Amino acid sequence: MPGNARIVLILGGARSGKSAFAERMARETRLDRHYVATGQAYDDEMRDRIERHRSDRGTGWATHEVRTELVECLRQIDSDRHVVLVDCLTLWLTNLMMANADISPAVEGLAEHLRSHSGRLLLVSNEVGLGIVPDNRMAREFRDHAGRLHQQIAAVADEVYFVAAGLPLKMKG
Ligand SMILES: Nc1nc2c(ncn2[C@@H]2O[C@H](COP(=O)(O)OP(=O)(O)OP(=O)(O)O)[C@@H](O)[C@H]2O)c(=O)[nH]1
Repeated sequence: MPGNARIVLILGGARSGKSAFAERMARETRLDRHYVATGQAYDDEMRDRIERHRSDRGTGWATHEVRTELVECLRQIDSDRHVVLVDCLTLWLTNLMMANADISPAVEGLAEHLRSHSGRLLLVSNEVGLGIVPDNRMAREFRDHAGRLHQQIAAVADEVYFVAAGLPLKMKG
């Protein structure tokens, strides 16, 4: 990871290369690698995607699968000997919305945890706010929650990147 940034937020669109960039950064730290997956294999297409991600990632990762209990998982694996990669915050947000959870306190809880997380942490998330206004209410709510989530996490992150076409643009740090 360039420099000694503790908390890094990596934003990008679908298939932008953000996960590969985050995985590369994690490997460069030479710390023990932990992968926190928020995705769920709810159909065959997602199962294939997850399988592809696993094989691209290769060995040498401890994988943790979470739905809404992200902060609890981060607390358990926080160590200055570990680098943790969370992929991705937007699916965590989806999981919270599907569970009818209160979004603001959950996001505030994550931001609060990041202030005290002692090890290296890379958070990947989808920038979903650049297209036209979605035509259904849930998608609009999701887009707005994601925008607010990114602002709150970016505010506490040491470095923030935006990845497009496989190229990272550093926005903070
Ligand atoms: N449950 C689970 N999910 C995983 C695992 N590995 C990856 N995923 C999920 O796969 C999702 C990313 O898949 P894609 O939709 O193909 O990625 P993308 O965002 O379009 O592409 P990139 O920009 O390249 O990252 C992430 O949300 C992960 O949570 C795993 O081992 N288990």
